[in-house]
Amino acid sequence: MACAIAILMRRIASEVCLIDQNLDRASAEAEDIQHAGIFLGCPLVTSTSDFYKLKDSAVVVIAVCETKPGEELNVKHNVEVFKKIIPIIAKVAYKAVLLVVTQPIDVMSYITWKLSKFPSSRVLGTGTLLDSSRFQDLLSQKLGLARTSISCVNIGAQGDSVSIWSSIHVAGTRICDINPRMGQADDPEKWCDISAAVNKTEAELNRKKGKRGPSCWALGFCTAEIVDAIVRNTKVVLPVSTYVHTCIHGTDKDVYMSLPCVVGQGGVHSNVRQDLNNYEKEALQRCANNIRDVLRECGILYEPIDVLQRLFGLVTPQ
Ligand SMILES: NC(=O)c1ccc[n+]([C@@H]2O[C@H](COP(=O)([O-])OP(=O)(O)OC[C@H]3O[C@@H](n4cnc5c(N)ncnc54)[C@H](O)[C@@H]3O)[C@@H](O)[C@H]2O)c1
Repeated sequence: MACAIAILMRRIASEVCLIDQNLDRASAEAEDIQHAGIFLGCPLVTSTSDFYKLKDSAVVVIAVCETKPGEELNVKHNVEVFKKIIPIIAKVAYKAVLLVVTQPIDVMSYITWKLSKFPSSRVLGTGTLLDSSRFQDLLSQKLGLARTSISCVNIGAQGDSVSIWSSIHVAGTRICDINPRMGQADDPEKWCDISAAVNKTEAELNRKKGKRGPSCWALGFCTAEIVDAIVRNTKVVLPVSTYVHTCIHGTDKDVYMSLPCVVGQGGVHSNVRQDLNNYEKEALQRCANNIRDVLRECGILYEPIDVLQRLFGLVTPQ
C-alpha cells in the first residue's frame, strides 16, 4: 500500500490498479483511497484479483508477500509464488517494466527476470535506493548538513549493502580526502557505524512496529521515485537492482544487485561505473556471493560453490 499511496501522491499515474489475491482487501483499500481522489488529481484507483487487468500497464510493481509481521522471511515460498504469477504478468503486461519490491529484492529481481524472459533492462528492483536514502539521512544528521547537499550511495544487496565512502562528496569535495580511512573498520572516528546502522534499520523498525509491521513508508517513496523515472523518462541516476554482467564493478559472476543506474522509459538504460577501492570491491563481491548462494539454495542456480576459491581468495575483484 505504501507504494500505491506514494505513486498517487506524486500524481504520476492516471490509473493505479491494486491487484491482490485477497480481493476484499484490495477493493477496500482502493475504495478508501478513491474517496480522497479529489486531493490526488482524481486518478482512477481500481482493484482486482485478476492479473489480466495488467494489460497496457506501463509499470508493474510486484510487492506480493505472505509473511506475517514477525515471521521469518520465507524465500523459497516467495519463489514458488513468483513461479505462478510472473509468467502470467509477463504474458499480459508484455510491454511493461517490472519493478520488484518483494524481499529479498535482488534475488526476487533475478527470478523475475528469468521467469518473465524480458530483456534485463525491463526488470529491476528497488534495490539499495532505500539503503542509500537511509545512509544519506544518517550522514546528514552526523555532518549537520541538509540531505540534498550530500551525494552518497549504497550499492550491492538490499539490506546488506555497501556504503561507497570513497565517493561521498559535499559541494564537489570528497569527504574521504579529509579522512582516508572513513568507513573502514580501523577508522578511529568509527564512521563505519553509520553503514552498520543502515543495514540494521529494517529489523529495528519491524521490531518496533510489531504486529503492525512490516509496511515501510520510505520504501513506498523510493518505489514512486523509480516509477516516476520510468513514466517521465527522467534518466535520473538511482541505485536499483539490475542485471550485473560478469566483471562489471569487479564481480566475478553474473548476478542481480544494486548499482547506480540511469533509469528512464523502458527501465534501466545503463549503469554508471564507479571507481571503487579494494575494500569496497571485496564487500561488493561478498554481496554478489551471498545473493548467488540464496539463488542456489532456492534451486535457481545449479553450479557448486567454489569453496577453495572463496577460502584462498583466488577470485580477485577486477
Ligand atoms: N526494505 C525493503 O525493501 C522492504 C521493506 C518492507 C517491505 N518490503 C517488501 O514489500 C512487500 C510488501 O509488503 P507489505 O507490507 O505491503 O506486505 P502485505 O503483507 O501487507 O501485502 C502483501 C500482499 O500480497 C498479497 N499476495 C500474496 N500472494 C499473492 C499472490 N499469489 N497473488 C496476489 N497477491 C498475493 C497478500 O494477499 C497481501 O495482501 C513484501 O514482499 C516485503 O518483502 C520490502
